[in-house]
Amino acid sequence: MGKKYAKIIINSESISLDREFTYIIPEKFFDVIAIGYRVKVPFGAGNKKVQGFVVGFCDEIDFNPKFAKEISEICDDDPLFGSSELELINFMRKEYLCKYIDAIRVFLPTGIIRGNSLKKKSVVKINSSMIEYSIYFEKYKDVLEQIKANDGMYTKTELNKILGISTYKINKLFSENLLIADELIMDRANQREYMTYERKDLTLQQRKVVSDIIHSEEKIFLLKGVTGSGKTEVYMNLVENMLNKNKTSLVLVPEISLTPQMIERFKGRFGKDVAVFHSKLSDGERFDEWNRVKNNSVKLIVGARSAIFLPFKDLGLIIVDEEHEGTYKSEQNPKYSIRDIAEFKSRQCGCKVVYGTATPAVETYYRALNNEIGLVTLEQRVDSSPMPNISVVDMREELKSGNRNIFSRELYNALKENLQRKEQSIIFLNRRGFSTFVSCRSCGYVFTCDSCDISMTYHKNGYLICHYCGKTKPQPKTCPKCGSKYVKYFGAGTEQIENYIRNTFQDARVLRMDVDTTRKKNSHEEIYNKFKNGEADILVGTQMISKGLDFPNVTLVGIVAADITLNLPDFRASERGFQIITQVAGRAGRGEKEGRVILQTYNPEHSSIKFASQYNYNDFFKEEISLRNIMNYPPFGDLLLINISGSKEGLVKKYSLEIGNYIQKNILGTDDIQILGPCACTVQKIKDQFRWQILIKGKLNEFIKNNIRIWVYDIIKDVYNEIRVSLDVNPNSLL
Ligand SMILES: Nc1ncnc2c1ncn2[C@@H]1O[C@H](COP(=O)(O)OP(=O)(O)OP(=O)(O)O)[C@@H](O)[C@H]1O
Ligand SMILES: [Zn+2]
Repeated sequence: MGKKYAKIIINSESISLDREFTYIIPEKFFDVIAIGYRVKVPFGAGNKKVQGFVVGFCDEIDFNPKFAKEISEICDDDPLFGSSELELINFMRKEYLCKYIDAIRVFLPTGIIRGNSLKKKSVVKINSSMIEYSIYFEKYKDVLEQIKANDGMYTKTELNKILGISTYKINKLFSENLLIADELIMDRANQREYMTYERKDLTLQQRKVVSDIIHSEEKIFLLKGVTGSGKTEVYMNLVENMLNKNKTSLVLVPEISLTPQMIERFKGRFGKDVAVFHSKLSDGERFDEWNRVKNNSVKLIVGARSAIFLPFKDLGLIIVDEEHEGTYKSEQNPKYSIRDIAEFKSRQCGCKVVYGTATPAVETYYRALNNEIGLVTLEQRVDSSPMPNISVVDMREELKSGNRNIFSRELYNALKENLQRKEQSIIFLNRRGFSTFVSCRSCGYVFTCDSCDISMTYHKNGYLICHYCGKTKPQPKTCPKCGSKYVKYFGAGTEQIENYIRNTFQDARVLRMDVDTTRKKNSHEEIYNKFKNGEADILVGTQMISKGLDFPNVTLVGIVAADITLNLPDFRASERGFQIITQVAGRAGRGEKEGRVILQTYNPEHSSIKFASQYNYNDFFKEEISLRNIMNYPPFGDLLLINISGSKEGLVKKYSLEIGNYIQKNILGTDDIQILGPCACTVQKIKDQFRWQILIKGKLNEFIKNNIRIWVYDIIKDVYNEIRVSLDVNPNSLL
């Protein structure tokens, strides 16, 4: 006799349904049912059929069996996840305080709930067993040979259209049993061809790194390699090693559309057998890639964050490229961090994990120094070519000597020289649009978004745009507060830089890459290809151009205002600043010719700028880690950010205070935990939602975290429609 009852998680957003429900397994499902099946069950008083997922079994129930209901239907041929995924689901629930269903959903190919399925076509095949016996063989020989040459490739219609065979003949041959139909599964995902990416002979350093990773007992590694040190080639060798052992590799990149080079290289080396997985795929394409992985028909997957939840078979290696990037932390439930998940998988299946970067996250490097994870390094660029020299320009001095331009004289001259030498330049500014804010010079009024607590940015098309919600307002002629005509635009954005360059260097061919120029599906790649093919001299852009680009002819990088990231009220601001400067600077001098970097700042003494301009990660790290220690920030203390939001400001405040007080009272006695707030967030309003926060800092074990979650949801249970609460463990940003 099979199991009696199944434990089901209902596919619903509601927090009150976030628990297991027990259902009777009808006899007809005894042999089939397993963990991870999607089922339909009658639910509630009306017995409405709802979807759910099987997460366990039991032989007894703790309520009157009279009230037990039966599972009505099993939805798919196969389960959507297995018991090892279930372990990870439970890990995420505890670690990130998310709902059961949130953790389940990451494993489902989007679209399956909406009824997506494999795309198949019915193709025509020769029935070879019949041919010799048929009297029609001679008569239709020509046609049969034509079809045989394309056996199983075309549908009836295609045979007619492409090969010009009449429908009458095809049907005749079917009726004589000389032709038969077969189903062909189509792969909707990218079918494009890529240029071959040649193998390189590894340098000594690279060879050592590869061999250390393969032969060590250690499972988790930090590969710290300066920009241009050839980390990609190391990844490829590790992947090859796995392919030889018939094991699967996953290569994660921060954001797939921003890293065309990575896909180009992997496709160019390993061909069609690379699956690419990211959020821009259509539901159908995703479903196909999900299936290719599930059927073990691809052994190499390049993807963004969410690819880690694909149904791998025999996973041997996970590479996390640019591991320091913020995109590796999910901002939606479950708010997971890729490192936790990768390492969980490594414990589960023994796969190796490699974190590659020139600028490790402070937490990761700390773990490497404490021997919690292995450390391998590439200290030099390929061919030992020098790192580009970084010259720091103090913009205050520039202003004093009468230069009011966006570019310092040094950057201006360097750009001019580079244009004359026909070498390429990259100009980086971490801010899009034309001006960052618009304000009245008479009364100081700043134009802000009505829905968000944020100043609006002027764009050259004559509109002010809110970069949070996208709302626009026509360019103001007068100040709405005092009526003055003196409305002024402050702070440059990428659009203004582009404009400035076009006016100053009239022959220069300029491209701009930022959110505004890359809205269309392939626009990233188009800009990237144009610059790569030398169709432009200067590429202006935001952080989109800061990572992964490898163009040998780029010899100058200009960083227009290094301070933007540094001044954010966030404990990671210095780290981010250091990383971004190092990454952008690393785009210069990657070919034969030496590169140089000009970094403009109003704050040259800032440690991020000082150390980044000397390529001194170690001293930067020392300073940062001691600050983190004093302040009890990660990796020393954990953070739990509780964000409370809603459209009624008073209500948001009231419940924030209530939650804050309750936690304060109940956590008393655990003195290594600190509660900051409640207070309004730095950005107080987004899309008409008022925002408050409470930050809890310290040693947060599973027990405390879970208690906090229970308290919070209990306090807001009566206002659940009006107040939204988000819990984020070790959040990326505190804004
Ligand atoms: N062994 C090698 N021999 C010759 N060229 C190599 C070798 N390894 C890598 N290269 C080349 O060196 C360049 C830099 O390599 P790659 O782009 O992998 O650097 P990276 O370490 O990923 O840098 P970044 O962190 O800046 O992205 C590439 O053009 C690559 O083709
Ligand atoms: Zn807005």
